[in-house]
Amino acid sequence: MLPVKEIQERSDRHPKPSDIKFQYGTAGFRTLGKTLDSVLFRVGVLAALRSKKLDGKTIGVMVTASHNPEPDNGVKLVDPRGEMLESSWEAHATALANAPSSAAFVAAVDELVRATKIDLSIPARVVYARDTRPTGPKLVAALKDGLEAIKAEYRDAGVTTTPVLHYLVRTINTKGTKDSYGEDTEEGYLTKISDAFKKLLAGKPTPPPLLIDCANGVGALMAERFKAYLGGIFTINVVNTDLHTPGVLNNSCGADFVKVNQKLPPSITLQPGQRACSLDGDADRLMYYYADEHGEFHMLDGDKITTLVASYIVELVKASGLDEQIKVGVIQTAYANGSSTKYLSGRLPVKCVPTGVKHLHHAAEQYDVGVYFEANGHGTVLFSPAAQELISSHTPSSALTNLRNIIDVINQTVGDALSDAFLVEAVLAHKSFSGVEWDSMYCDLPNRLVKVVVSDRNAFKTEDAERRLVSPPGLQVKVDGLVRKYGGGRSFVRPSGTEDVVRVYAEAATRAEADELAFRVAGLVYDEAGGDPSQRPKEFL
Ligand SMILES: CC(=O)N[C@H]1[C@@H](OP(=O)(O)O)O[C@H](CO)[C@@H](O)[C@@H]1O
Ligand SMILES: [Mg+2]
Repeated sequence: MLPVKEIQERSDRHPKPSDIKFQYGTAGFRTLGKTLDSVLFRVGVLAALRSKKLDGKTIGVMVTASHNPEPDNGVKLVDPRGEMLESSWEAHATALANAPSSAAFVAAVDELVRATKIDLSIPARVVYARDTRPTGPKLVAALKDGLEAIKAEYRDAGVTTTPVLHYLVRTINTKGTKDSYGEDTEEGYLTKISDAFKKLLAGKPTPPPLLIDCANGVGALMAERFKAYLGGIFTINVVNTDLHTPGVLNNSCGADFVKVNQKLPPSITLQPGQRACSLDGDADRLMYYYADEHGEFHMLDGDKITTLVASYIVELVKASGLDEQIKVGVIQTAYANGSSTKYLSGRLPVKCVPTGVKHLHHAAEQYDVGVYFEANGHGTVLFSPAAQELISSHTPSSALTNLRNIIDVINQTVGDALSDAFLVEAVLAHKSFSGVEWDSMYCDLPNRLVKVVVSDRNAFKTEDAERRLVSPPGLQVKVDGLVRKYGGGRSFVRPSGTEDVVRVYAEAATRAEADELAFRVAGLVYDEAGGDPSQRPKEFL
């Protein structure tokens, strides 16, 4: 039985703002933190229902708005294996969040129970965490109220990173089984990753200390905790670790700042030859960079990480004699730099899927080893159970031992900036690469990403993994016409899944051409979408 009265009474304490329509999108619910109280209460109830639906498996709830500005917040659900919420439930989440009153909410819950045939007698289990945003504590209180209203069992994982929460969900659900993914504690996480990393570095020259820009977010806590586990074998120096001054989170620092601006955060100075990396506000994205001998900045983004890591794993699989049985594949989106796709396609199967981690993750599961990173630095590597079995059952050789440790240094549940940084450092140490050698695997095509504000982004529909527009009719032909004018040029237009804008991406042989192509396509999109000529951004051509 649904505790209807309890849910409705408690829901009354978390009224839905009448003027907001919430949507569970690519990154869960995400908007101004102070408007999300009702959403969090309802997500508590929803997470419990999802758990009941899945026989009482533990569901994760993460309260974060990642790289967004500090006043934003958000919430997303994590399914039992540590993966994103199954997409068919995104619509249920949206429906529950938008019920106009508590009575309507209870009716919507009832409807969901009926439609998805949930057995209410099954106990519900939920684990939740939040990042460091100031709106976090209140939102977590609302979430708890929802969980208590429906009498779910819950565990508070406190203030931690998104990837730790995903790790916890997977370890809780596999505890004591043959698929056990590790100890279901933060300490278990730190130990598993750091032990594997230390084994990978054993016998190698000690890498130079790594500077980590923590975006003034929760990654700072985790990076600090890792220090104690690295046993003097590797030094990390953390910057942008201010968790108290209002407004500093993700402000002029962090992975998104570096990727979007293609420059160093102003708070960082690099010595010639030094490399460093930036995390985002919930530590699931990673951008690397280094200064060359002249002190000039070079970015090593998600595509560079894919290339480095995938190439190394292929080498290890070959050296282990398992290349007939274990196929390594790479998953990218349309935002992957064309040079990376060209480099990788000559060596490995490469698949392009729509933007959003869930698409990449699912496609990666189709390979024995699937390597995926979005260009913005969100990604991981997945090893199929069969590949893992093969790797662990063969007589150990040096390559196989390395592969086993690579598996353990990676957080396979989701992109994990710190685990990814250790993976990168391990590969660099094994290949005796500095930033320069890594960077020289291929040369990035200059590129530009532009946002276009339109009255209705839903008028933009795409096909072919978002690389071509089917609507508005005729627009793709015009984009093609512009692209043809630029040798080696490429451009595509798609509606954002997280912001009310249309995104235009362009790349070309030179910086000036990439900018010009992007601003011409942006101008075209603006005009075709009926943008007000008096408001037309002046950089649009
Ligand atoms: C160009 C770009 O970086 N897009 C990002 C952004 O999606 P949009 O749908 O483009 O708004 O946010 C997503 C969620 O964090 C992330 O997966 C994706 O890569
Ligand atoms: Mg993030």
